[in-house]
Amino acid sequence: MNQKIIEQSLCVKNLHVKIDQLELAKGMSFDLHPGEVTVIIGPNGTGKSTLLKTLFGDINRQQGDICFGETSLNKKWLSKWRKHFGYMPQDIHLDIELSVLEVVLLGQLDALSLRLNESMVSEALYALEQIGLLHLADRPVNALSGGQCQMILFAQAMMRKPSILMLDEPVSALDLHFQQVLLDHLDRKTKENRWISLMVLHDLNLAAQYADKLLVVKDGLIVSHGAPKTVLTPELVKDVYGVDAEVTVDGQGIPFIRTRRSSYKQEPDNVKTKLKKETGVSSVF
Ligand SMILES: Nc1ncnc2c1ncn2[C@@H]1O[C@H](COP(=O)(O)OP(=O)(O)OP(=O)(O)O)[C@@H](O)[C@H]1O
Repeated sequence: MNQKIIEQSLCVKNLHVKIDQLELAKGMSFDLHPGEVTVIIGPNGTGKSTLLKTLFGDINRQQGDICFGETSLNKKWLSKWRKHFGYMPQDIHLDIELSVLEVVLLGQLDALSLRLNESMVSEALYALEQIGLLHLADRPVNALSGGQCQMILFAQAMMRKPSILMLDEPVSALDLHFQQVLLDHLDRKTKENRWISLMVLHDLNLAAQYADKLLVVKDGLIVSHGAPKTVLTPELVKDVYGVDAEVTVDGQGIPFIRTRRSSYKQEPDNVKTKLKKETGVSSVF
């Protein structure tokens, strides 16, 4: 008899988050589904990291429900809630005296607290091999470059085999090659394992390429939520970032955003001469 697997979504309803006097979520509601990569985009300081921290239970909400299937986020059962998650926060510095392999193994912390076995080590080594960093296994993490650290933390987050994987600007320190390795890997694993993947990116073209859904946030509100080709329009880019952009769609239906360089106006010579005469200095701007 075929057993039907019941898939659970992450559901956020009427979320309100306030830090000091800043209202970073003003009644946000959205659902995230298994097998989909959702990318959060939005201006600096608008509350993208705060949203991830709130979903993880690091920041308290004022109001609203956060549920994963039948379970809801509740401070009393925080460690149980967090077992569903793999979470890679922004800008983590690995200033600890552990090897790369040990840091990746920490992704299986719950299991490790029982016992470390050979299959866990093999799995961690395999994870490193898959992202092309097996040669770093014995290196101390505090001697790695920023980009290498980012890749190792990604491997660690995946080792948790999470139902929900959250990555905060995971490619900010990565070169073109490793951006592709990480994002391809994330996409494939999300689909194979039916994870709910949620990440913050600033690069709209990477977001357009890798997101099944975009979640656009600004001023504590969800401005738009849907497939990149419906969400990413010149109007949205202007509204959210105040930037003029051309948006074209390629043969695969993936939008491509091209911003225009702001026009640079040089001061006319007579203004420069007048300024020098009056102040004795040349304009440096
Ligand atoms: N613990 C805190 N105490 C005080 N203010 C905070 C705290 N955490 C975040 N903030 C403020 O909340 C706002 C949103 O921060 P957050 O890091 O969530 O934004 P973001 O959208 O992720 O920004 P960026 O794109 O620049 O990384 C910022 O103004 C930040 O200074």
